Amino acid sequence: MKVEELILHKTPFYLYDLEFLENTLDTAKLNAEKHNYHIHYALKANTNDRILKLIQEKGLGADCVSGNEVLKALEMGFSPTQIAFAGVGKSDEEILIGLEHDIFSFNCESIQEIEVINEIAEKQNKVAKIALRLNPNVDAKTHKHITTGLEENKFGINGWELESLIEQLPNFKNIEVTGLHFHIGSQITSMTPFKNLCIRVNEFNNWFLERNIHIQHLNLGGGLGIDYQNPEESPIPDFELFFGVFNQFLEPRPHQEIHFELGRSLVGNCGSLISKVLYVKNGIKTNFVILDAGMTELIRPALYQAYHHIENLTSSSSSLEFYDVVGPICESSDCFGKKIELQETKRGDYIKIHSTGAYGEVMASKYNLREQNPVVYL
Ligand SMILES: Cc1ncc(COP(=O)(O)O)c(C=O)c1O
Ligand SMILES: N[C@@H](CCCC[NH3+])C(=O)O
Repeated sequence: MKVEELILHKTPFYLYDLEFLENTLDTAKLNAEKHNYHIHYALKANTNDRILKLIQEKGLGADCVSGNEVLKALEMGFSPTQIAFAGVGKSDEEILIGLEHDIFSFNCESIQEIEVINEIAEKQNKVAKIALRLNPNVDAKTHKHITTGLEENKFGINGWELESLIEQLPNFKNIEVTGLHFHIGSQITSMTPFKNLCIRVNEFNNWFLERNIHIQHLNLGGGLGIDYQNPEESPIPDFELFFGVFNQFLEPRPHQEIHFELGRSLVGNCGSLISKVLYVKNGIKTNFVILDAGMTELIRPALYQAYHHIENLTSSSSSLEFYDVVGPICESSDCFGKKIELQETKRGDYIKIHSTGAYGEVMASKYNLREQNPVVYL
């Protein structure tokens, strides 16, 4: 879409490039299929209907973290046999939803949760298929707020709890353990944490096999990062390298299926946030570009000090200036970036904030009674 067409739309809006998404999905699928790997899309990254529909049509499974996400996946046509349901705090109502639809797997994060699922399944006369989410204590080397696989994190069952869990398993008549599940964190750009994860998974897998517990699938989670710095140079993550690491270091048994739950790497770079400059305000040390989009449309910079590439789409100036790019919300942390180099910017210019396809629109809030923003598709 040309800039002249873009500026016909009311700002701020989320812009999705569905053709680019399709290319990304094809690349991911092609490289996963080389090794017979299955991909579940992590709905939490983006639940836009057209995005979900495209992903479902490509034959990916769904990874959900709430009853509503399970219902959404079903509504969009994902088969229950392709739906995994994770999360540390599943409510009884949410567990019922999963049971009613006979989903592929509840990814269980504690023995307490397994007890409750067993109880509810018994009342429903069902056997729930579960994967044990194990905390591998592997450092994902990412932002501390999106690290999930360390013992200090709330996620998963720790290695030292396993012996007692296994002893109790025979009491749970309405549970069938079908898989082991791992997820060490998000926006991981080095392959070393994934290699370390494989080593831990092999140890856990052997541990279960030695005890004659038959594990049908290993779910390695998601976490592959995208290039936020240069979204236009390397928009599609290196799926070949990523799956290659697992192919090289993971030692599954021949019958074991390998699953992944990718979110950001699939949808992150298909979206951007388009906003208009309301004011350019001169400060003592810095000049502020004040946008009509704020942390209510994209919270990642405020929440994780995340970097998103910012571009002025309409300035024709040849001079470059440094600005703090901020939003209109009553919070000092409502800032998209400090000392951002942009073409000289004025009121009315259109600004593109790149790579907002994952954890952008889904994390929007109504704070300050902000309106819900429209979506435009390329
Ligand atoms: C259990 C689980 N699976 C999958 C994902 C998707 O992660 P990502 O978007 O980093 O691929 C997450 C989010 O971090 C998660 O918590
Ligand atoms: N919302 C986070 C990722 C969370 C991943 C879910 N465990 C982000 O924007 O980076």
